[in-house]
Amino acid sequence: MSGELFPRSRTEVAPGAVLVPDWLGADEQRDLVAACRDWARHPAGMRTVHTPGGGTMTAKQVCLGWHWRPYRYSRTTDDGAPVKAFPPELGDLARRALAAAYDEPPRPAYDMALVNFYDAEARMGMHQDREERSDAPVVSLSLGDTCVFRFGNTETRTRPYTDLELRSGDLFVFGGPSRLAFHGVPRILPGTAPAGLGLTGRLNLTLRASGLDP
Ligand SMILES: O=C(O)CCC(=O)C(=O)O
Ligand SMILES: [Fe+2]
Repeated sequence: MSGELFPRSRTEVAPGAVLVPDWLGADEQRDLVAACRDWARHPAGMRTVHTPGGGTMTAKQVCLGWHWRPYRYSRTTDDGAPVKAFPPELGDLARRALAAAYDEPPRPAYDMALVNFYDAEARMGMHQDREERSDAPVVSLSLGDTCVFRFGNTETRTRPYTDLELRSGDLFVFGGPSRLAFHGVPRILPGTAPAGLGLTGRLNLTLRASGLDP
């Protein structure tokens, strides 16, 4: 980003957890936002997620490939509609992302994505991504408003953790020893989305290998 005091560069936040700033160009970001708008449409569109304990998640979510409900995956959404297909372009994007983050050959097929939408007040508590049956890295792409992203450790929800900013176009990948690290989104910085993207709020896509039988 212009006007930056120190240019942001690829950073290994923890072993196996890598931030690649500004990985998506403006056109790719716009295309992904347009795709998210399509995926958000009903049936099997964007919804509010309720937790078994009676809680409500503040980020809204739509799933592709496998439908996540706390705390398992299924092929049908909460209202019984089949989950939307995982587009092959997102599989290609995951492979490119892994090549950008790590110097290692591509991993097994990525077959699902979770798309989360955050308005100015939304957040996500510290959690592990542990419903997958694969240890392939989670590939995270951010669009729109910047957020504070908290990346912790594999043992507890609490310190030690690192707070970093995820901005529109940033890639964050966590695998290897960091695959099961607790992480969350303590806050969104409203009004920080790039002008011209046409998005108020923040979208996050995580691309994952479910490890589940098709
Ligand atoms: O929004 C983010 O950056 C994180 C999302 C996340 O942790 C998840 O979908 O499991
Ligand atoms: Fe997560």
